[in-house]
Amino acid sequence: MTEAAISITGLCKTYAGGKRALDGVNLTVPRGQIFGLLGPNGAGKSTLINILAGLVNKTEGSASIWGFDIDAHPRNAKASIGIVNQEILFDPFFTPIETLEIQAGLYGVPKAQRRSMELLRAVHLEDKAHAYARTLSGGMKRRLMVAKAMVHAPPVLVLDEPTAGVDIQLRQQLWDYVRTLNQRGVTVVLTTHYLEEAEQLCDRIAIINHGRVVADEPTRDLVGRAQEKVVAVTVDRDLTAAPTAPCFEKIVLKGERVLEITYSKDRVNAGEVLAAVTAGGLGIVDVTTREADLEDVFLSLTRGTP
Ligand SMILES: Nc1ncnc2c1ncn2[C@@H]1O[C@H](COP(=O)(O)OP(=O)(O)OP(=O)(O)O)[C@@H](O)[C@H]1O
Repeated sequence: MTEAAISITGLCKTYAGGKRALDGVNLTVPRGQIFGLLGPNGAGKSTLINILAGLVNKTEGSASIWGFDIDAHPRNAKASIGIVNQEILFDPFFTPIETLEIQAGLYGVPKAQRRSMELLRAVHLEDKAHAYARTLSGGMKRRLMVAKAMVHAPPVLVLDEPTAGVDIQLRQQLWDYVRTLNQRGVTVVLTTHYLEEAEQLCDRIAIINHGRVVADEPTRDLVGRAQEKVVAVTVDRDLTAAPTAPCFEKIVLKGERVLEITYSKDRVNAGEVLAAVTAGGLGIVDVTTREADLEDVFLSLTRGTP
């Protein structure tokens, strides 16, 4: 079996003060993919990333990056990952080229192997190489952060909300670069609030909520769930169990008389679903239907209390 880019087992984090930010996370990021980590505010995404970055200590569990356990081989693990944090962090008095050279020095990249100018070119900052970082626009700073995370040529790049506050055009440029890196073999993990963005970019998406992974599947499967439609059927008598039929993807008895049936609209239509209900001898009193979309899938997975 090919080793994973990132492998996380039973990861827990309880902050001083008692907040349990991660509650038994198991996650495998396959090599070579663009992997989306989605979740509402406060779900635990940054905590997870900061543990991988060595910035936050985990409470329980284990994690390895490119096969290196973060406890047993912290240096190798750290060398295998580049992280772009939510906050923009660099000295405003250095120029972009200096920023990259300093970062390369911190990672012990020999001068002959440094590719600072190439990295600046890749993020469209070549002409700003010698400008003070404080004179860069927000989008330029964000791109400089990406270049900075890549100075040691890590096989894994993690982007934590990289496009927050970045306009659409720059966002597109950033994603083009991310795709290029991915095509060159870099495994990319990104967190984003933009579902559409994740849908377009990611091979696989995991959704995290209240510190737990609530979905982890190929993007097309997750989007496939958006092909599902939900019909709520009120029947004419009390039920103790939900009936079954091959055309139901899922059926839930809500109260004593309401059946919430999920079906795939490319396989069957509402008429067939209702016919399956009446075929069991039930009379139908009321019907409501609605479409599901990716937003729905996301909300249904992240709704509710921990
Ligand atoms: N240093 C800390 N001390 C105490 N609690 C913290 C700390 N950092 C984060 N938390 C809490 O842990 C939970 C998870 O936070 P985290 O920042 O990991 O979520 P997130 O999914 O990244 O959210 P966002 O999308 O808003 O960045 C939140 O309830 C947060 O308030």
